Amino acid sequence: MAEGPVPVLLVTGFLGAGKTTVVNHILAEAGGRRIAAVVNDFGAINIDAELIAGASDGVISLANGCICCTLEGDLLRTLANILRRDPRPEAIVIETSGVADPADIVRNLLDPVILREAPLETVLCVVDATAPPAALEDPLLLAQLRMADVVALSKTDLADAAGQQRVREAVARQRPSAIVVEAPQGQVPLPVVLPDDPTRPPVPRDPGRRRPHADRFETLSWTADAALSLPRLQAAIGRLSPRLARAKGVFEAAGQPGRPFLFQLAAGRATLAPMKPPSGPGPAGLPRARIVFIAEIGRLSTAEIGAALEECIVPT
Ligand SMILES: Nc1nc2c(ncn2[C@@H]2O[C@H](COP(=O)(O)OP(=O)(O)OP(=O)(O)O)[C@@H](O)[C@H]2O)c(=O)[nH]1
Repeated sequence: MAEGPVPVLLVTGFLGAGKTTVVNHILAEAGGRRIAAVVNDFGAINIDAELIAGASDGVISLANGCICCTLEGDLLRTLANILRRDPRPEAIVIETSGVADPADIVRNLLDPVILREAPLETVLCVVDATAPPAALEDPLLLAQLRMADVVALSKTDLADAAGQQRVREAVARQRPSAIVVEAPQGQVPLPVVLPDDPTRPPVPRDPGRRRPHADRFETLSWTADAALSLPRLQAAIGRLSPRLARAKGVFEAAGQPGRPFLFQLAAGRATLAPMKPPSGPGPAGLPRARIVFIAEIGRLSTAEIGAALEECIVPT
């Protein structure tokens, strides 16, 4: 069978911007195209891989590190393995962690062998349309925007017109060449991010000089093989949230066995919802509660998180 190049879509964006939601939309709308997804969660537990459903060609999870620095070798090995699959996928989507500087990943993807076999087609940056002015100046977001070919404005359903305009102006200042699309609930137009012609020569790119990856965030994971009290968990998260950059987790609520809840904290907004049942077999052997917290280094300790969450356990 013909072994043509497999275009790569790199999805970047700040912590909680809506990257997983966009990737889920792309996979759901793939219309029979074989799309392999590589998902990188900074935390030790890869919640994103659990949330990505409907991938026609499997989801590969790279957790406990960031593919722009500690896991860069793992990314290249993963891509090589994907390219050896028979049949080959028709596209590869890589979701970076929210702490990643995509310049480093782009630099790795420009390796001549990878570029020939899996050319980087599009860098998509997901930007929260409700981001306040200070968040639009964040150096990490600016680094992510600097690499973007396409910017997807997420959460436009929550943003007022003035706020959305402010975000558009910030994007235009940092990356005037980027195509900007609205993507409420992840609905990015597929032809913009995954064009139909994989034989197109890749866009020439300059990731710039290598910048040291400043360690700014740390991740703390908490698990328990027990059900949690919903009101106590909400109270605990309320107390921790001013010091959190992001949190997400899956847990079983007391009195509601076999019906996992998904908890999300992004941009200071917390949501709690019953999880969609997995389309295939669910994750086996995982603790019933698994929550990942991301905070700026030194703002929260494992002991503080442990103490807050142990209180939420409902003894059986
Ligand atoms: N209302 C609304 N919520 C959204 C939208 N896009 C994402 N969300 C919510 O925002 C939260 C974060 O979304 P994710 O897709 O997990 O964000 P992410 O960028 O993958 O997060 P990290 O990988 O942890 O950095 C979740 O609660 C989503 O349901 C949107 O367009 N509208």
